[in-house]
Amino acid sequence: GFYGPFGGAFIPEMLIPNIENLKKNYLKVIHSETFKKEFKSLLQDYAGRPTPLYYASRLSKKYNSHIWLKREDLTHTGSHKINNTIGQILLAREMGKKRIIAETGAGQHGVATATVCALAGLECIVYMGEIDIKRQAPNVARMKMLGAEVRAATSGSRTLKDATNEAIRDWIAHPTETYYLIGSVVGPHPYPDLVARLQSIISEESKQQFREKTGNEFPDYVVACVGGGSNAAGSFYHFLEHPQVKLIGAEAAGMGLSSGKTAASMALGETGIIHGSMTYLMQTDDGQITEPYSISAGLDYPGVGPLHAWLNKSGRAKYLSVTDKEALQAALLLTREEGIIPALESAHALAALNQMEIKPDDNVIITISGRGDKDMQTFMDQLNLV
Ligand SMILES: CC/C=C(/N=C/c1c(COP(=O)(O)O)cnc(C)c1O)C(=O)O
Repeated sequence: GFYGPFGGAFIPEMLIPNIENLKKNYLKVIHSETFKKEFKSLLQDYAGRPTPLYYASRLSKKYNSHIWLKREDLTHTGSHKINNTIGQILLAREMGKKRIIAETGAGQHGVATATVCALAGLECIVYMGEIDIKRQAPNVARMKMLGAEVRAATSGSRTLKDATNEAIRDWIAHPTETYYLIGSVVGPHPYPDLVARLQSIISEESKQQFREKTGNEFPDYVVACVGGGSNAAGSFYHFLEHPQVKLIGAEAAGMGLSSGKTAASMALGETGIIHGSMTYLMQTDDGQITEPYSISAGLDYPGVGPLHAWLNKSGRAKYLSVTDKEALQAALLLTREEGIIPALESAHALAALNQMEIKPDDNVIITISGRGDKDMQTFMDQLNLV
């Protein structure tokens, strides 16, 4: 479970039986014919896959290159999170679990978890930072309507990191009947690998769609935003072995790298352990986790998945950092040029275009990881849209 020096499972003793059990089961289950059949049919008939690979012609003119948008915003519940929760709910059911817990920041993972719990008739408890409960209120309402119990995390920065802490504490307290449905490529092995495999459907589709639509073998760039890193892991996955495809991750610089209010774990982080995984994270001199900040709840996390720590260190992928303002401007640009309102998280990937030297005939695939409905209050406030 290692990506170079990163990854592993650095967990408290009390979690070892759960993690061992998951490690023993996950590959057997996700490689079984019954799982693959059910996973594929739910992705298609329930989540609405394949998602379009849309040629953004007005945006392409603006950037004088070829911009393709992978539309994860068009899945059921409105983000890539549903790919992961469908896979993990099938795994949880296979493992005989009745009680599902999850963490959420933007609320997209929380909604996607509550959705598959309703589908499977399982109990659902979602931990969410108090700050995020306020700034992603529409998603809290959706979780409750879907029958989930939303529990506020009131420690620390009261955002994603703290919700994750609370979920892990719950899991330690209720080990046998509970399945922890993690929302990104973070946490102890096997979670980063499991979630990357489930999200790899994104590039399984985009690789084929790109070839069909252009006759070219590969795009020049694949760009995705990075919170924990799951939509990026899925977007990169089937291109990892092809170095002619440049991989760009966009993380949240918040108010700026030197502002002290940022979530740019790659740019500012150092090697350390967070939520059971050896990776990069923003930390104080004595190794305490630095409180992160981002306008976008889904990127407001001080760490990053170990896969990305490795891709960064090995040079296989490049990570750019995008400020709140740059993301807001990119969201408005996409909305005005293509009539698509992206999630604030996805807007960071779009803004990365301004930091890339793309050539006129370059093909760039950008993952729109989610839709902007949940962010409308922030857009109204920040973009003075009366
Ligand atoms: C698991 C915690 C992250 C959440 N969301 C993260 C997120 C992200 C960042 O998460 P990753 O793809 O895992 O880096 C990107 N796009 C959208 C629309 C998101 O909602 C959530 O709770 O909804």
